[in-house]
Amino acid sequence: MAGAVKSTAVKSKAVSIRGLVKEFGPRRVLDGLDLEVAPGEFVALLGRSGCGKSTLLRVLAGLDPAVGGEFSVPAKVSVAFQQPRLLPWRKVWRNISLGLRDVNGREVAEKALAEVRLADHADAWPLTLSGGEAQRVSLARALVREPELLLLDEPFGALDALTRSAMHRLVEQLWREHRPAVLFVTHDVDEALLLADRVVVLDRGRIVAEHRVDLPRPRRRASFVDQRLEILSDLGVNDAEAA
Ligand SMILES: Nc1ncnc2c1ncn2[C@@H]1O[C@H](COP(=O)(O)OP(=O)(O)OP(=O)(O)O)[C@@H](O)[C@H]1O
Repeated sequence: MAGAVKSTAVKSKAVSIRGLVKEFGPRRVLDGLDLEVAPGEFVALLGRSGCGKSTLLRVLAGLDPAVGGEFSVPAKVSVAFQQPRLLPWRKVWRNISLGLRDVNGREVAEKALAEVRLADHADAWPLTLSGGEAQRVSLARALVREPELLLLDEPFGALDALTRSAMHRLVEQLWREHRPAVLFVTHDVDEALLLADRVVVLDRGRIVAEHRVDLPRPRRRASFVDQRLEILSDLGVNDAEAA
């Protein structure tokens, strides 16, 4: 079902996806997916392993072509992956400033590092960083491009619980300050409910449920116990698994 997949810049919606189809050989991974994200909206994307979450982000980031449907994203899109993917042969500040047209790459990188509380790590080598620090560099690298859309693919999946909590607070704060639209892939229902304005559940390449999260921030887990159970049920997770 090869068709022209349109990708154009828009203003009223940060992301607009209509009938998106992606296939790997005979396998249809995105199956006519529809989704809209408003400017500045934080959307979490949940779904069982293999349902197409990363594929959707890769298509939106322009890293992988779709075969049908259409989508539009803003001109400035940044991505951060589960693995920080820093270049080990470049110092931290160069990893951040790489590809920036700004002549003051060092200055811009230092400002971004200060935002993720790594002001004193500009001259560090990536391999000397802890997992949480590397992930913060990855966030700084994404933010320095001042994206209108930030695609986060399980960015904290590999971190320990304490570092993860600190990263939640940091991401929320950076999002408030910069206000990009965010599409955030996670396996963790609590993480989704802590951070997102809206939680979207994906199954076999389609959106099957949506939950608006109208809770004040910063959020506490105790405030979304019921919504957590509803989403787990959408995911097909039974009570025993969820306990
Ligand atoms: N390059 C590829 N070639 C072939 N199949 C692929 C490729 N990339 C992904 N797939 C398949 O597409 C399906 C969706 O993969 P995707 O990575 O989008 O899932 P996901 O929802 O992000 O899963 P997870 O939560 O485990 O990361 C999987 O069955 C996967 O094996």
